[in-house]
Amino acid sequence: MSLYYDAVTILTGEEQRGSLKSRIYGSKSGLKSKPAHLYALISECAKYDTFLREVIEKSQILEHEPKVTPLLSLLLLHDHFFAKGGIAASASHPLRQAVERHKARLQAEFTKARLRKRCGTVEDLKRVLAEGKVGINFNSVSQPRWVRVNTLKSSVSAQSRSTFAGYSKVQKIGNVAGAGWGNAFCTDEHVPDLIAVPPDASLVKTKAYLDGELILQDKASCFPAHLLLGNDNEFTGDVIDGCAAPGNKTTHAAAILRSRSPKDGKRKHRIFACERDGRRSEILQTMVDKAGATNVHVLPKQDFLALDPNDEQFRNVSHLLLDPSCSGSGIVGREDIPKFDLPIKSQPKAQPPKGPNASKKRKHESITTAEEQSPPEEDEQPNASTTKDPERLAKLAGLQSKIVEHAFAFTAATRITYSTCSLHEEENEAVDLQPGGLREWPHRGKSGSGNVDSGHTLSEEELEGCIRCYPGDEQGTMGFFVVCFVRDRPGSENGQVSSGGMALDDHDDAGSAGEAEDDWDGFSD
Ligand SMILES: C[S@@+](CC[C@H](N)C(=O)[O-])C[C@H]1O[C@@H](n2cnc3c(N)ncnc32)[C@H](O)[C@@H]1O
Repeated sequence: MSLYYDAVTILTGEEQRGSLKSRIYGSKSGLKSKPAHLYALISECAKYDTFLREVIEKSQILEHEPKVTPLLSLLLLHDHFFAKGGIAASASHPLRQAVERHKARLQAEFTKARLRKRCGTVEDLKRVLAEGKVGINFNSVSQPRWVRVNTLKSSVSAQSRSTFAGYSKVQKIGNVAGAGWGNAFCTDEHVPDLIAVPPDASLVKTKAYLDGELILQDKASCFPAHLLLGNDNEFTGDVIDGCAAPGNKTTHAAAILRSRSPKDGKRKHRIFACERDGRRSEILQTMVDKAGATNVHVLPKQDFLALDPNDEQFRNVSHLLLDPSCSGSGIVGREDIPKFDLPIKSQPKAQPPKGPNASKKRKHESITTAEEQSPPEEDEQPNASTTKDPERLAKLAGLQSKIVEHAFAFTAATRITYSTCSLHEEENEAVDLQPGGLREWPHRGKSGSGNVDSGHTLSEEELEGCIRCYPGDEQGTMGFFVVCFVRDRPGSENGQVSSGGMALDDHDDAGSAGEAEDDWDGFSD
């Protein structure tokens, strides 16, 4: 039975860094279970959580069994229904008995739920449920920790001599992220001033991190600012970051622009950073200040959609960076820890545990309660479950489309990047650009798809204009999507507009990346 308690410890305990494997194999929590069993239980359960949640809620087992917490119920019922040997506990164990007491009702709800999925057999069901999952690759290679050196305050060479003085420099990302890491670091081949360090490298207490000289930002997350500004030698105007908090891309853009700012005293480029959420606006301002990004003008509590494109202060805006809220389905690379879709107890009947093991039981229950009390924010946080939720995606895609469409209203704009840390096509290639935008900015998308509603299918050239990143491959990034729209300047080949596809080759870089929006306490992605 310790297997299930150990799984709860891994998923909710204090050791919250690193991959699932490193958490299990490197745990100092005195786990009693075999690591391989634990890993198998957690990773398998992650495939079926949403389905099991339905069964658990309909059977109301949580209402009748106060000792069974929501997370425990998922783990137990996973084994009850899907594991060869059933629940790994003696027949007399209270938790096993708690499940057995509701066996008939659970089985009935399980069968009904299976049939609702139109699956004739359990094997069919397993296949269908596994196919419905995206984003977690439990066999993925370890990902490095990406660190952007904030060139507003420091440089790679200065950091090599100070923070990374004890590190040995290696040439390949794989040598940083692989097993037996040690203190190795590698400078990135695509994004300037970006460094990869081992995933367990502890930087958050270093002076450089605390002083804003180092920013923890996934490689893919550096692509938008780099694509937008890194190679545009004709850049003359101002920038709007439409969805800016916590500000990693804003400060990256600021750093790139600083290196360009006219040294002859002419007007400096400005970055207007919008953030509609009040709390995040404060964080954004703090991060901007900490990074020394003096050319950033934070517009707190400002909905980008409410910005007037004809406002005099935006007349020089030539570049827009759009990184709106998304499902976060790509944010699984650094920590491949599943976030379970937990069942909800409709009428909590919590009873104080009694007996000699009371404190132990209380501990397990309180861990899960705390977990439930901080649910992910609906449209802001990485996907709570790895399941694709069509309704949620449709809602997000609607907002994302509006944001892209609004950016086109800034008529002086010559470049716009749109990015998400999502792997879902609905939020990426298929985001519906309204007809005007579509005509003006035709190059958008990848993966042979397009927008179902508008019937627009992406051309080969358009596909080239998109960059995708997938977690778990040798690039060492999280899942991400970015596209850069480029308006031809007057006199160019097509007379008015065409799209400059931001293919990797064009810019000697790759991918895009996303942000974990729950990291609000420092420069982290
Ligand atoms: C994915 S995060 C942005 C991450 C950020 N670009 C970075 O690199 O640190 C999306 C942010 O956009 C904000 N947001 C969403 N819709 C917005 C809108 N219409 N106007 C302004 N901010 C918005 C959210 O509150 C959230 O803070």
